[in-house]
Amino acid sequence: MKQNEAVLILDFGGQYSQLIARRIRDLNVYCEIKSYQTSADEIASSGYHGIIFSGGPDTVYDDQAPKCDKKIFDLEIPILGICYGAQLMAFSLGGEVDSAAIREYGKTEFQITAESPLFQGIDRRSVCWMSHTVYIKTPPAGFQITAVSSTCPVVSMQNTEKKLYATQFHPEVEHTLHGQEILHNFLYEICRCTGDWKMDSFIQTSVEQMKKTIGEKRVICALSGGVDSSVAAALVHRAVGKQLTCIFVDHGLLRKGEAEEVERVFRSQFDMNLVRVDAQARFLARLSGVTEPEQKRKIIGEEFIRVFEEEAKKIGQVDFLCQGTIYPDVVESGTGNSAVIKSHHNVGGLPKDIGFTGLVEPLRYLFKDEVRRVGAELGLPDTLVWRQPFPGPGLAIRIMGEVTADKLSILKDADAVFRDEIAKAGLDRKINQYFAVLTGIKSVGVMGDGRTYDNTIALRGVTTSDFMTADWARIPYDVLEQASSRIINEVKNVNRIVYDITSKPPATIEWE
Ligand SMILES: Nc1ncnc2c1ncn2[C@@H]1O[C@H](COP(=O)(O)OP(=O)(O)OP(=O)(O)O)[C@@H](O)[C@H]1O
Ligand SMILES: O=c1[nH]c(=O)c2[nH+]cn([C@@H]3O[C@H](COP(=O)(O)O)[C@@H](O)[C@H]3O)c2[nH]1
Ligand SMILES: NC(=O)CC[C@H](N)C(=O)O
Ligand SMILES: [Mg+2]
Repeated sequence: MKQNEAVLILDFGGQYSQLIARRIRDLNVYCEIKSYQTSADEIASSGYHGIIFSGGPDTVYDDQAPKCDKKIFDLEIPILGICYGAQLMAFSLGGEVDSAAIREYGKTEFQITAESPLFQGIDRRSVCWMSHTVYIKTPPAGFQITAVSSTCPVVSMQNTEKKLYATQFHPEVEHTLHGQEILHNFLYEICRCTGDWKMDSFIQTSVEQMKKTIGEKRVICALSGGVDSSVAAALVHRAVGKQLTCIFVDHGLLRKGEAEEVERVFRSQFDMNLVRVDAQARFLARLSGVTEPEQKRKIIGEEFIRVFEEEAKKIGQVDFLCQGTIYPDVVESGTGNSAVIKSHHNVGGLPKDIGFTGLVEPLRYLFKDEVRRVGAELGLPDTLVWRQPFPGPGLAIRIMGEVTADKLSILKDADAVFRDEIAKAGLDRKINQYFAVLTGIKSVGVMGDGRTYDNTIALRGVTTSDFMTADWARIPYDVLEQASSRIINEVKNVNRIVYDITSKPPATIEWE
């Protein structure tokens, strides 16, 4: 018997399966994630209060698509199917599922059309986030449609008698306006949970675990100056103190002035060993001629590791490599059944042969906003805790096509102007990530009465707290105007600026 009430998340390879778990943790209910292959018998014997079917990349009516044990529907345990999970519920119980004429990605308005315990206390018209190409055309017999959108006839359906509920949208993502209330209703109104679980003190547990794992051995921490690795380093430092050395790699793909800034902040704020490695030439050499985004990421991932191995040798016997890997890095790189969206350099981009006995990744199951909370609790300065993220592969994935020194120089200058204007407008905390992209597109312009044929810079700004979904930031026109005119005037070889107005999904935050 479990000590706590528990909910099961059946994973069909969704991008947001861990996010569902995290939302449930936030609602004080214990939960477990298991493969979609888990049998009904195993589920029945585990005493779950409810089951959630995750989303997933597949199409339910394909032969290869993951299916659950059909007996699960007869266990009399409440089920909430989300997106793929909703489609699977409809398909398995005799409903009709088809490819949608109009697909929905990102923000979608929907309307609640019938009473449902799932929507208790929620406005009849609301906003949710969708990410689907398939839709439920007709619900199975015994089901009632409870919400619709202008293009989707079954945004939500239920069979209250059998305690089966489904939403085509994702209640777990932060941009679904009342998502957390919907999950709350499922847990508390439908599954009758009482909320008897609390997350242990994360800091204490992870420090104790690391003490055990690392023992007397030495560890290096890959430190970028970003939030994740700074929090990871602070945690490892708390566990093993001077056995830790931090390695900061200047791979030449950093933003303008970043290497100096990171070193300055780190040396003044932390009492830790820090080595700064100048690896600009070798990264650029390895990236020469490479244009394919995944290949760039893998090369960078591998080169990082080679640098860490070399630096470790200089220190002596080092057994562990610590990285500030967080959950979005893991899921986007493809885990279990989930699709590879992009190989984050520190997960999917890691080479197979690593010259360390083990990886230490204390933040591997946390989301960005949780990492920030841990950072604040550890007493890290606000400027660090709220620093906008910067990807490990750096500007290499913001230059479409081959990375060269010339292109890097253009992008660094343009990006510096944009950051400056955002800061001047006092928006640096309001927009969660903002940067410039060298698009690889050239276009015709006229400057000083002469024809130009030059580079297009795209500006991107997003609002999000967990970086799993994101909306494009409504930056005031005058700020965009100022940034645009300054970039054209101050940065050579740029004659056009565009602003990216896509949300995630369907786009990702970075361009590669
Ligand atoms: N320039 C670098 N030198 C050393 N390690 C790095 C560097 N860039 C990234 N890393 C390693 O890769 C991990 C993942 O990078 P990522 O950018 O996701 O995290 P971060 O830089 O720590 O935080 P943030 O997401 O806020 O930028 C880092 O936590 C760090 O361990
Ligand atoms: O350390 C990293 N290594 C990577 O390879 C990587 N790729 C994306 N990112 C950052 O992750 C967040 C989500 O990005 P995407 O929407 O582009 O996938 C955003 O904050 C991105 O900047 C990375 N961070
Ligand atoms: N997000 C999802 O679960 C997507 C489900 C399915 N693959 C679709 O495209 O409709
Ligand atoms: Mg970073």
